[in-house]
Amino acid sequence: MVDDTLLETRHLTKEFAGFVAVNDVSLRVRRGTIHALIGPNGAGKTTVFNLLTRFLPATHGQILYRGEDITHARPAEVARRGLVRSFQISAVFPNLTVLENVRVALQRKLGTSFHFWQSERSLDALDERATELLAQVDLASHRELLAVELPYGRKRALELATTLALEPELLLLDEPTQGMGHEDVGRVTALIQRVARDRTVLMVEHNLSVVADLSHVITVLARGSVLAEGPYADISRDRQVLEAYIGSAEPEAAV
Ligand SMILES: Nc1ncnc2c1ncn2[C@@H]1O[C@H](COP(=O)(O)OP(=O)(O)OP(=O)(O)O)[C@@H](O)[C@H]1O
Repeated sequence: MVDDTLLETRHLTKEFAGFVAVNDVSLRVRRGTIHALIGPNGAGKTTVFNLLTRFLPATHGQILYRGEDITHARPAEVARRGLVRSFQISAVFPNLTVLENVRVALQRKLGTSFHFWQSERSLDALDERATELLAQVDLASHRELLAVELPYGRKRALELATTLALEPELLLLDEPTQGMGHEDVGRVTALIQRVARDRTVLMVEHNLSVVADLSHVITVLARGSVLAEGPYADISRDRQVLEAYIGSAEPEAAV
């Protein structure tokens, strides 16, 4: 049987001075899926992301990416292997244009040792790829605007384009619709669906209707531990999940 697990954690645990923020979390993210990590405030979602990107060292447990142990890898090494968190490396420069921002991200991916952009032809290739990426996130018509001039939702789309420039195989999205109005939420949801066609996505998201629309699998964390896992239809009826969210079992009110 083909093993389609792209990312796996085994008994992943993180303690902060004796406080267990992530407790024995074993996850499997399958290739080609959109996998959501949800849970009430303080459940440990951000800490799990920080462990996966190696921003924080794990106290116990293991992280395997494509079957290889990355528990002790450096953050840059993890990103280089294709596990990239949006907004991690990809800062948006406010006074560069939209196009320039994507070009900078592409140049960074190529590295400074490789004198790629010194030739005209290479620069053209870079522009071509930047144009493709902008089209993917619906920013083609905004390419000459300064990043600072973009409305909030569009700025997040630009951040996504600069992340895609790094060619992630597994894209970690940290609350992609946070702080957005209804219209932007719809646009970003569609965008995630599009970029996930040829990638795997693991996302932390508070907006449960976005989670319902996008996710193949949902893992619910509560107080650092996995409480439930499955498709939305199952999760939204799970009594323990409902209780963790609102302390009662009223499905409509919670999920
Ligand atoms: N550096 C740290 N030192 C001590 N405690 C921490 C640290 N980082 C996180 N915690 C604690 O770990 C727990 C989990 O936090 P985390 O931010 O991972 O939760 P979360 O699920 O992402 O929450 P939210 O949805 O509010 O962002 C919280 O109780 C938090 O206070």
